[in-house]
Amino acid sequence: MSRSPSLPDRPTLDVDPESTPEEHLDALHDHYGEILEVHEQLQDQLDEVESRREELREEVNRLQRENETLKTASLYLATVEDLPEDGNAVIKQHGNNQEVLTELSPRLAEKLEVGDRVAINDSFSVQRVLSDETDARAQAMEVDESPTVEYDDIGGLDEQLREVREAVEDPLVNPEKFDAVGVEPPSGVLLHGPPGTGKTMLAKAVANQTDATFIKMAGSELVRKFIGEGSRLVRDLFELADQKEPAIIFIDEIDAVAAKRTDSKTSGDAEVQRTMMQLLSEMDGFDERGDVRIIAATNRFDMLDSAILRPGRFDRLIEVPNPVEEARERILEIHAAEMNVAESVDFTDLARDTDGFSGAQLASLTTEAGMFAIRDDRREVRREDFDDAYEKLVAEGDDEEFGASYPSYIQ
Ligand SMILES: Nc1ncnc2c1ncn2[C@@H]1O[C@H](COP(=O)(O)OP(=O)(O)OP(=O)(O)O)[C@@H](O)[C@H]1O
Repeated sequence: MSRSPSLPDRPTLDVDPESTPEEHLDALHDHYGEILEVHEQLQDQLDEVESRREELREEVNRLQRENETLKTASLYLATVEDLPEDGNAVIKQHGNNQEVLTELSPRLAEKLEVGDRVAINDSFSVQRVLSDETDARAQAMEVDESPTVEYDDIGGLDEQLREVREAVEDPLVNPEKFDAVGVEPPSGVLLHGPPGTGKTMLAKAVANQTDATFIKMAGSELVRKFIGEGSRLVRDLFELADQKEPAIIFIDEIDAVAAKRTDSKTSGDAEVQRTMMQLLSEMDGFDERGDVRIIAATNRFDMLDSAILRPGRFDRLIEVPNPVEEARERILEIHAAEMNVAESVDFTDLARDTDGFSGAQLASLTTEAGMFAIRDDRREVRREDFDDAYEKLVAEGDDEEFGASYPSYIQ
């Protein structure tokens, strides 16, 4: 830092009262010269101060920009593992599990506790403490204390329902049956089949029937939204189920975390691997769990790592296919049950004409038909509404929502 320059001495005018007018003029002349000199010195100092001010202004701008960048820069997530001594913390970075001893600012040192989730920068310095982990939990998991889906709401999956009840409901409701015979109930049930065929419904209905809490976690979200937190969230998922027992854990799109291993060593893959290892280890410790059952679902059975299918893990595989004609009729009836459908609408006919539709697509067809009747200011839904709905859905068939396009029955 440069100090402010000292001011030059102020020139004084010394005139001898006895001096002649010429001498007086000379003195005034000299004085004027001295004043000019001081003026120049002051001007130089002023220039110097101006340029210093300019430098400082630039410095302030630079710091402001840096501050902005710091505020908006991406930070990594970590957990406080230990607080060994005043002002220091051992933190473990999520994703690569690297442990680092880092110095804390006095403000953070006061409030940080072991187990806190924190955001750290490139130099591992803790930038802020994140709100309670339950936030991530709440976002990553859907908890439904009392789901309302009933077995009767599910159309055409009688055999699948029987198997799910045997593998999930019986061990929860009649554990003594298994004890008496001396067999372990199946550990995990894996439902596999195309999208929208009722896999989630099956899991919710069995939770409803057994008065269990339904806890859903989507594998795709674990890898997309909660990067670096996957394995921790899987641990949390099982912990939460323990607290809420009886509980049914439903892992949707399990293929996202349990796909066949690839040779690639990218960190994303490593992270997914860790999440899967955590899931496997939770399942292996499953025997000691009380009333917690686990159901997973996938549309990509072919992609699953065989490790996940070993005995003691997902060892009950249940295929949930697209509904056959009879099932389609039942599903249409279920979804139209509350609707005012004209007598002329023949669901057997409609079921025949909707070959290849999933349960979810049939549900949309019914709702859309109802919308067409409303638009036409009618109180009853007619066959033509179903046809219009069909055409609309086929037109939207390329939409992501439905994935595959609708099969065509209107020529
Ligand atoms: N068998 C069915 N009986 C009645 N309704 C069904 C059936 N299958 C699907 N549906 C309807 O489709 C909706 C979506 O079904 P669900 O979420 O259970 O499918 P999913 O197989 O889990 O799909 P995804 O694989 O896309 O998660 C349900 O809420 C229901 O309205």
